[in-house]
Amino acid sequence: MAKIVVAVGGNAILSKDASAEAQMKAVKKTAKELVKFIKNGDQLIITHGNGPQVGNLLLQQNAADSEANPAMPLDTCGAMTQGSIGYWFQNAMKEELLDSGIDKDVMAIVTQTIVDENDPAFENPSKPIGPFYKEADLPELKSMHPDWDVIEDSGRGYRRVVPSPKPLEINEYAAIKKVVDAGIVPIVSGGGGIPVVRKGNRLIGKEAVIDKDFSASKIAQLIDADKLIILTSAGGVYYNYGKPDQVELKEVGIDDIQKHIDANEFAKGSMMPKVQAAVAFVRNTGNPAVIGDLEDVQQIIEGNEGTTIVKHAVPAAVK
Ligand SMILES: Nc1ncnc2c1ncn2[C@@H]1O[C@H](COP(=O)(O)OP(=O)(O)O)[C@@H](O)[C@H]1O
Ligand SMILES: NC(=O)OP(=O)(O)O
Repeated sequence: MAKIVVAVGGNAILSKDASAEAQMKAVKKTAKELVKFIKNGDQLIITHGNGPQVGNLLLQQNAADSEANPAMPLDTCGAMTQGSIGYWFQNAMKEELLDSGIDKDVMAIVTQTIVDENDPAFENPSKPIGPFYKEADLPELKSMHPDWDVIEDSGRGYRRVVPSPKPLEINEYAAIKKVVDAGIVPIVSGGGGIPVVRKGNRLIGKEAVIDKDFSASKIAQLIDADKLIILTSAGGVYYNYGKPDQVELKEVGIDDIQKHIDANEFAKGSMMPKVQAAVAFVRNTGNPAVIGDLEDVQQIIEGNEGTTIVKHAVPAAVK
């Protein structure tokens, strides 16, 4: 039985329709895929993104902001999306397991991620959240939200970016380990975990959104996972992505892909954190990581889809 941490992107849950109904439907579709790992005999630890959802929630908060009903800060919005997406996953996974005749408990765990309050990321917002905007919308956006930082996101439009410090520790990891050992399927570190700094016995929330790929890598290392799988809306990792000579990788060694990371070839805020998180997991554990499409789970289980990142050198690191 392999212990597998699977990370699902927020953009894979919310595409065009941001209604709860549409996102629940997407989560249900994802759950159908994820249950395939359990049917395969694997032990699953699920984590998910929240970029689109937390950005939308923040917009709702700000739209309703008043003295009597103040907008919640970003760390609390992160916790709220852990709750909502965790609720959707918990029910969808349980339902799929029952439909498959598998009696297993599923449990979403509110997870806090310890960060360094001096992390330079607090001064350099890089994490895209919320909806995509068109270039033509930018002047109006600037006048409505003069304090926002906005970037172009992988050719898909423009998005607000917020600070994204690196995870140092997963506060609840020892409890998560017990839950995994008890055979329960946990949903952990949603949205990368709620960013907090430690002050003695207190944890204090910070206004940021942690990249779930980095916290997935961290939790996978802490619980001795055999594999880290990052599921997104791309078939795999491409070199020269979006260019005429783009090439999708089937299997690649960490030293090869590290050269492309060092040359800043991957898009910041989308593919870069995924490959960095995968490489960190592989480097520190010797176990493989896979980046692949949410719709290809069966083929990923069979080793026929996605990009597998391994510790050893791979002679021809292309498909
Ligand atoms: N080198 C690359 N290889 C594959 N996809 C890439 C690459 N660079 C950018 N992308 C884009 O990154 C997207 C995945 O990132 P994103 O949507 O931010 O992830 P998430 O699913 O975690 O929300 C892909 O759908 C693709 O559009
Ligand atoms: N928090 C986070 O990494 O979210 P996405 O996967 O939606 O970007």
